[in-house]
Amino acid sequence: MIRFEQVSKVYPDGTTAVDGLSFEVREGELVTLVGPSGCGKTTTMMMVNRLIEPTSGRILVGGEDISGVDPVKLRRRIGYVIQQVGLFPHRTVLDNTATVPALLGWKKPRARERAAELLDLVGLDPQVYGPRHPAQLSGGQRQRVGVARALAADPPVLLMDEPFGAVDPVTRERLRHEFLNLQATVRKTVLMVTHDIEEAVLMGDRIAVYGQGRIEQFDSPGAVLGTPATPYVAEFVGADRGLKRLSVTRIEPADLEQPPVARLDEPAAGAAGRLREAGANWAVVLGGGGELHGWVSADALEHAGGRGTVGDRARRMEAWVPVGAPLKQAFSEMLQHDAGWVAVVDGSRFAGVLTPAKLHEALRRSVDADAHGIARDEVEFDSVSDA
Ligand SMILES: Nc1ncnc2c1ncn2[C@@H]1O[C@H](COP(=O)(O)OP(=O)(O)OP(=O)(O)O)[C@@H](O)[C@H]1O
Repeated sequence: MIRFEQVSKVYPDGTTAVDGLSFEVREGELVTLVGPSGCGKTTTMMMVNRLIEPTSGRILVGGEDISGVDPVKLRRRIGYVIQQVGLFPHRTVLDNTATVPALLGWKKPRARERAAELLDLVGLDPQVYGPRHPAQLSGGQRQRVGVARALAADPPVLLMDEPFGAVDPVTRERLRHEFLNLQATVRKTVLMVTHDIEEAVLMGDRIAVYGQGRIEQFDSPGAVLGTPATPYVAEFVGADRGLKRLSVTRIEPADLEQPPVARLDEPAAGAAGRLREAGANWAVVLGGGGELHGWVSADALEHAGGRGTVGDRARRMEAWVPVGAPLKQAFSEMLQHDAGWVAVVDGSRFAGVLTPAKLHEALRRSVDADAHGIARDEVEFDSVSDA
């Protein structure tokens, strides 16, 4: 969809910003460009919408050599999100969002309707925020308007230059996840610049790790973390790349442990007997439809003295995550609730629990799977608990 063929850029003062760049972003793919300051990321991106012209080489968008496309027309096909957002201060949020459709000659009501739809999509109620001016928004809300505006004309390609850089870390984390959810629906071809390897790993389907003006490695996040192509990449991703892998390794059903379960409406005495027999200290408590309710300790059931139901003694479950969530989220839930395990749900149904030992095992499997280019459940593995 976006293809670089031997692209170089030498600025008039002789600075070589990029040197012989060749890579491709597939349709619907999100590629992150990551590297230290001054390595040529922004230059790369700005050549795609012809804000900067390459010195040599070709760039194709949708199979078309863009050097022959009128830059203004080209830019209307390419959404552009930048750190400083660049909203017009004297226009309302709704009109800012409708800028590109208006430029494309859409009738005003249709452009505004589309803008309202987009604001809704990025989590801003158009009734509340549409009439406001940019100065009346928080940094995070402005950033969302920037994304809505870039998507308003439904461009196939999106360029994002440090899109979440200007907000606090908590908002940044939320915007990243919101954008990933949005991308799962809109499936744009996205080129995103960041200097933060963690962001690159979290957001990218593939990552281009830049050295000075050149790509040192162009690969999946798992491969960049697992098998860095050069010592430079290894140093750039950092010694804590095992930790970063927590963000990109998703919980699979095979990672889970199946603890004893008890039903909410079951007599406490029966459940207590079962736990005793199994030598278990606790059970997960499920509702009638297999949905997660909470947990109950063997002690609490014993103290019921043979009276009442499991539900009378059960405690609500605070620490839970959905199947498919990153391991990091499970780990963070464990820490936040000071829990020795987290429940994992598949839709509304309980799927199993993740313990620290299982989390470690999933991480080890993911490292081995990437190193050998195989699926995680094909990895032969001796766990500490088997020893
Ligand atoms: N107009 C220009 N004239 C001369 N040199 C330039 C110009 N614009 C950028 N450069 C140089 O080109 C190199 C690449 O710059 P670029 O902005 O692409 O890097 P970057 O990786 O995006 O950096 P950052 O993360 O700091 O934004 C740098 O050495 C920069 O100083």
